[in-house]
Amino acid sequence: MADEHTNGPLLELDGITQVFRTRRGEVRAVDNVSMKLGVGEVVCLVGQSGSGKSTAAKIASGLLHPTHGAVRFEGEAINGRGRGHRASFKKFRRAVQYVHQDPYASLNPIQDVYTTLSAPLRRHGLVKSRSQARERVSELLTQVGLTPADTFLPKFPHQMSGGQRQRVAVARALSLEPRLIIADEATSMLDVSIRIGLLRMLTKLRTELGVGFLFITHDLAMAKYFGREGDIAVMHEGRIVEYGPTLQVITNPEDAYTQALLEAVPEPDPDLAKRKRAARNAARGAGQPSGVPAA
Ligand SMILES: Nc1ncnc2c1ncn2[C@@H]1O[C@H](COP(=O)(O)OP(=O)(O)OP(=O)(O)O)[C@@H](O)[C@H]1O
Repeated sequence: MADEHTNGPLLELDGITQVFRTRRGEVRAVDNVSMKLGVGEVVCLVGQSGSGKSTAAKIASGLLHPTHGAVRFEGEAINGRGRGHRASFKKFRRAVQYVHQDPYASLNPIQDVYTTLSAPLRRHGLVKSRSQARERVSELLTQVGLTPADTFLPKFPHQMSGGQRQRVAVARALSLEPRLIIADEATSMLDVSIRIGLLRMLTKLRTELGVGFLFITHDLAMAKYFGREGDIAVMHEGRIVEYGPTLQVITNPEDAYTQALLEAVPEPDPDLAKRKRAARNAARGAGQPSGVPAA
C-alpha cells in the first residue's frame, strides 16, 4: 500500500546485494533481494540461520549500505549523497526503528526505565519539560503493557524479566514515533507464553498506531502467527525463494525449501501430525518433490 502523502510504499528494497570480503573469499550474504512494505503492513522475513536475514534487516534500517541496489523510504532513495539526501536519511533513521533479539545487550544496564525512555524524547525535542517527559514515558509504558507505569520508571534492566525488558526496548523504539519497526528475532529468546503476549502487543501497535513491521524470524510458526494479515518472504542462501501473502505461502508453498521449513514446524495435534505425515509420504510416493534437507 502506498502512503497517500508520498510517491511510493513505506519501504522498498530494490535489488539489494551485499557482498562481504573475508579472508576466505567473498560471501554473498544477500543476493538481489527486492521487497515492498506499505503503511501499517507486516512482512515476515523467514529463513534458517545464515540465510541473510539480519544483513537484509540492517540494510533495510540504514545501518549497512548495500554493495548494490537501492533502499527507498516513502519513494525516496536513502542511500544517496548530498545535503538533501542527508536530510531524508535523518528523517528515515528516526522513522525506522530496530528492535534486537537480546534486550539485555541493547538496554544500558546502568540506566533506569525513565532515563532510557526520556533520553530519546529530549534528544529529538519531542518534549519540552520534565513533566511532559514523564507523561509521555508513562504513556509509552502503558502502550507496551507495562502497567502501572509508575512502578516501572525506577527499574533497571536486571530488575525485570526478559519479556518486560523487551517491552521496554519496544517502548524506546516507539518513543520516536516510528512508521516502521524492524524486529530482528525480537521474540526468539523468550518463553512461548511470554512470546505470544509480546506478539499480541506488537499486533496492537500495528493496528492501532499504524506502525509497519519487518519481522525477522527463523521460526515459520511465529511468522504465521504475527504475519497472517501480511506477506512472507522466505530467504535461502541470500536469495528470496518465495514471497507472497502469508496464508497462501503457508498453505500452498511452491518452493521446496519453504516446504522443508514447514515440515520442520512441530504440529501440536498428534492426530493431525499423523495425517500430515501420511499425506506427505503419499505425495512423495507419487513422484512429487521431496524437499531439501531438513532445516
Ligand atoms: N560482517 C560480516 N562479514 C563477513 N561475513 C558476514 C558478515 N555478516 C554476515 N556475514 C555472513 O553472511 C551470511 C548471512 O548472515 P546473516 O547474519 O545475515 O544471516 P541470518 O539469516 O541473519 O542468520 P542468523 O540468524 O544466524 O544471524 C552468513 O554466511 C554470515 O556468516
